[in-house]
Amino acid sequence: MSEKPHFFIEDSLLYAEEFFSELGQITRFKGRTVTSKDISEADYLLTRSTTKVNQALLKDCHKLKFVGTATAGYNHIDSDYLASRNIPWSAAPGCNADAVADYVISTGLNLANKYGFMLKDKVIGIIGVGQIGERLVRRFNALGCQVVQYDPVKASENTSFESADFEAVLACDLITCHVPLVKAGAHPTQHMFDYETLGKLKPDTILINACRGEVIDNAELLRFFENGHALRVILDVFENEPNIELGLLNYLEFGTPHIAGHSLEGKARGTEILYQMMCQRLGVDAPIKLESLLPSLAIEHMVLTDNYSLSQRQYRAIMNLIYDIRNDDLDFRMGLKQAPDSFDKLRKNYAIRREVTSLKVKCDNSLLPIFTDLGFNTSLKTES
Ligand SMILES: NC(=O)C1=CN([C@@H]2O[C@H](COP(=O)(O)OP(=O)(O)OC[C@H]3O[C@@H](n4cnc5c(N)ncnc54)[C@H](O)[C@@H]3O)[C@@H](O)[C@H]2O)C=CC1
Ligand SMILES: O=C(O)C(=O)[C@H](O)COP(=O)(O)O
Repeated sequence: MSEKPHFFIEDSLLYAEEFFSELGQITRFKGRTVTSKDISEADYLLTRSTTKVNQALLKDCHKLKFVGTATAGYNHIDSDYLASRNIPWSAAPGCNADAVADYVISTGLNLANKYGFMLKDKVIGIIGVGQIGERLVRRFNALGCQVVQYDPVKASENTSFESADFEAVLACDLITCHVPLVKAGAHPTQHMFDYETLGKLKPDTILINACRGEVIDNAELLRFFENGHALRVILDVFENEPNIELGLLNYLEFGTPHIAGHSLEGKARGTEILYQMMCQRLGVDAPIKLESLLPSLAIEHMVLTDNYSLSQRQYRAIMNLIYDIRNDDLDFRMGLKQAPDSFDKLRKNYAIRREVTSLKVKCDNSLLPIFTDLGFNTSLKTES
């Protein structure tokens, strides 16, 4: 029998032992501090976003056959270097898209409550209409919002998709960014929001960045605030993580330590996607299913009466049962106050959080489409 492969797996990959121990030997490593020597015996390298996968890390890995990252983003992977060594790699597309959508919706609902507006009266601008952006289009449309979609890359690849102009997005009331970090080419995203672009936004525009810190020039944003401009900014991601510009915190509506995608389901799905890829590569079945590993929710299901009608207030109450961004904002501010260098620690010790995808909602035919579009795990009341 051939020797079992050796998996080197970043310590933050959830359920790695459960998924991979049958497939081979596992060695765990720390993403921020790992060296090439530490992983020189790797057949397969599985990471999350804190491991920088580049020549410096891989120079001593002579047996490496595949690199996988259990994340949606992949700007921590030097794909040119991997191509030069013919090492295939993959991210885990869509693994945490619902978690990020929950984050954005929680933001919208809680700010609507704080400032006294109805989301349905607001125009929503979505920058990047991929896995996360598409879910948000569905969710905001289900709430009756007008949605402006900006994604020229998708428009160039898919003739049935039409992208709005960037200027049209800048005129929206709530703008949320879901693009990869792209530094060059026809549609770069690095510093998409610089001082000049920030200046085009209406006062009190809600601007959310839950993709990559570099999409908003953080120094320019701070200068913009210091010059007295009023914007309602929510940052989950920052330039130079984990050494972020702490001065920004004074001006943010909500700040969080890069946890928008950190639901239990989102992290576990990332590992599951890599597991399925590995099983395929190794030519074996993939019998382990995520559902068998996830614990049940504290509130497992809701049954809606036939005359139920969803108001914004009720939706916020339901959402806040599952995820309330205000708690994460508070923990972030308190954590950084106690220890200004605790960005990574706050991420590592992040409380277990669940997604709306796990909340089972039983309702009648009329409510089913709206609750489905809002991301819940729906079924008809007559079904068991
Ligand atoms: N804060 C967090 O915890 C998380 C952050 N992310 C970040 O969010 C990004 C998006 O995630 P997904 O939706 O899953 O990825 P995706 O790849 O499914 O979608 C990205 C979309 O952005 C579009 N795009 C690329 N360049 C663009 C540009 N210049 N202007 C407008 N659109 C552009 C692409 O065409 C694509 O449709 C990831 O690349 C990652 O960096 C993802 C998950 C969690
Ligand atoms: O999926 C992505 O892309 C993300 O940004 C992840 O949520 C980041 O999580 P870590 O890998 O940094 O734990």
